[in-house]
Amino acid sequence: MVKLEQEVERRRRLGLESATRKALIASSYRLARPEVYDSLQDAALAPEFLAVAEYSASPGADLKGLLQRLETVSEEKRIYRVPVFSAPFCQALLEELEHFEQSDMPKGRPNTMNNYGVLLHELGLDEPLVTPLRERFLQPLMALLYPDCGGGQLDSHRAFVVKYALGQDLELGCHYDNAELTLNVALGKVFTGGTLYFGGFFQAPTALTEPLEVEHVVGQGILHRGGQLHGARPLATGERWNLVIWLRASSVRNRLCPMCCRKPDLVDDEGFGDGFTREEPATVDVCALT
Ligand SMILES: O=C(O)CCC(=O)C(=O)O
Ligand SMILES: [Fe+2]
Repeated sequence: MVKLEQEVERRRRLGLESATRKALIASSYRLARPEVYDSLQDAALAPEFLAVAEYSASPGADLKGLLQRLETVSEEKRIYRVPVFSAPFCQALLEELEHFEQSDMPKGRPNTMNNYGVLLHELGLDEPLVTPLRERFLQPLMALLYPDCGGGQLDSHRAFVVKYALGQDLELGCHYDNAELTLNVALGKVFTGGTLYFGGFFQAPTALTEPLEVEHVVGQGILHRGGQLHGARPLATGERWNLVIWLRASSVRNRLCPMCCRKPDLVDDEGFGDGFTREEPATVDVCALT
């Protein structure tokens, strides 16, 4: 019980520290590419992504029609690929992130596994970029692809950029995400290695079978269920920056926490917290283990 209280306290502190960094960045960070902070424009997105989102939101759209417009990486693992950002936007975002990384601003770590990278909400990029991307584009798409995992009930996210470079983080161990669904977009730069690998669904008996290797393509995103076991092979050369958006549906996670597989006992937190809510949105079934 003492341990649990300590962990609750640690998390509460993390939330406050993050809010403090965000406030400091908002008041004193000088932007390199201010256009990245403009509210999300269609021109920032790849035409294929716009087409897929438009189709998904149209009346009568169905999974079959959607799959004709997306690349299926693995039908069995339900992993898909789609170009997400236009090349100029990708470049501008990368420049902004690199400029921030080189600044003396305080930086939170993206998650418990990566030591290098940036939390997008601390940079003030949730409101103009990530929230509209989730609400306007990812939600209709995910509703068709993963209706059983809360794809149609996404209501928060945790977005961060992971950076791999020689002398810094090189690889990422096998894990599942604290998310119902994940979008992972390769932003650049030039690199070899770093391939993603995907095993089975966590806790499923087949979880440790031969993994599927998935190459990064700059500008393109990989869509997968958060519970699909995955990791990243070691970087061989260059620098790799990927935008990872952990998409959350409180209607799913309020019933069963994806990390501990128990009904969550909630405490207050800052911002989106860990994506749980106290008020129940419309209900859906939890993601079935496959
Ligand atoms: O290195 C990558 O691109 C994968 C990152 C990832 O899986 C994560 O941060 O959850
Ligand atoms: Fe992950």
